[in-house]
Amino acid sequence: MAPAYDPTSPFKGVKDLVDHNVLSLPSAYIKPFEKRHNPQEVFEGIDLPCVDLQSKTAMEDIKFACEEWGFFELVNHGVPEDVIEDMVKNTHTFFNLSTTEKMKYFSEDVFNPMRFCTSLTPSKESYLDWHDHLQHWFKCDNLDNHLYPNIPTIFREVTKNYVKHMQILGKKLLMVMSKALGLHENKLQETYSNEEMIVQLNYYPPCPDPEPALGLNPHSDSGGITILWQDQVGGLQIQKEGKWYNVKCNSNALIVNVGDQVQIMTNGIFKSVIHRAIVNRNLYRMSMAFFFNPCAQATIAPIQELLDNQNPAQYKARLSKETSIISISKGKM
Ligand SMILES: O=C(O)CCC(=O)C(=O)O
Ligand SMILES: [Fe+2]
Repeated sequence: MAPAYDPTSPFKGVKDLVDHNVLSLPSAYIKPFEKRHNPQEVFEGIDLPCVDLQSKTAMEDIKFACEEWGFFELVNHGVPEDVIEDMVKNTHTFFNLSTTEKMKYFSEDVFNPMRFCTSLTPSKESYLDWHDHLQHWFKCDNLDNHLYPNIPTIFREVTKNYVKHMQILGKKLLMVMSKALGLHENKLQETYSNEEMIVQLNYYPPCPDPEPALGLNPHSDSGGITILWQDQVGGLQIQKEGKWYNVKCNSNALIVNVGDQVQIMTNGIFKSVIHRAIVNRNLYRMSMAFFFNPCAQATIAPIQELLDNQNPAQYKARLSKETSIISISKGKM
């Protein structure tokens, strides 16, 4: 007889719990009161600033959004619909593989080039997040030599194609952001000194008791910029002036947000904002985050041209690899 299913074993992921019809929330996912989200304190559907990348006002719109919100919706972004659709389809196929197949890629090392995991590093966390993810970490141009799951077989080609388009978009956004700051269009990208790209595919299965759980703890993204695709289920919330807001879903848009390192480079002009993901009782939710980050050896410091007597440096210089797992939200800058 197969051993009884142990719902407290966190390593196989949330999808595995759901597949085993776990009907109540295992204690590892019950957040302490102070960490829970309180639906009464969340403001309904906020309209993020929307930037049309093809419009004449794109630069001013991005400047406003990055200064005031740290987040914006991006339409006319140039990433073809079928490239995104293929990525979404194959990501679903991956998360619906058997647990045994997915566990071949299990790793708790966040720097692993490819890893399947649940929460972040489950063996080290007191309270787990209700999500599984597949993460690819690409150093500059290693798309071909990178590891990809064997199933679905086209995952490699689909992911490479997705990353190539997102990389073009990431570079374009850095150019517009540089110009918006009054800098040379290559300034932010030069400061990156070659990019690293992380594709984090997040899968949030339905949760038997969503209120004491969270899909993703409050955090700011530690890197440069993030470009997020999300499905239409909803669950992303951002904090603005101390209040939490649900982010509305727009099927035509990608969501872009400023990470901690661009906040540092811009000496705090562009804001890296705290956000989180909640889960729901009935629906599977998926999001795909593309982190466009400076390379590990890059020195992250406020850009000199942005400093003067009235605007002294707010942050000290540090290596990218030293900051990549410490976020501003944790107050360690
Ligand atoms: O799933 C989401 O909406 C948010 C994802 C996110 O914030 C992240 O992966 O850093
Ligand atoms: Fe995030």
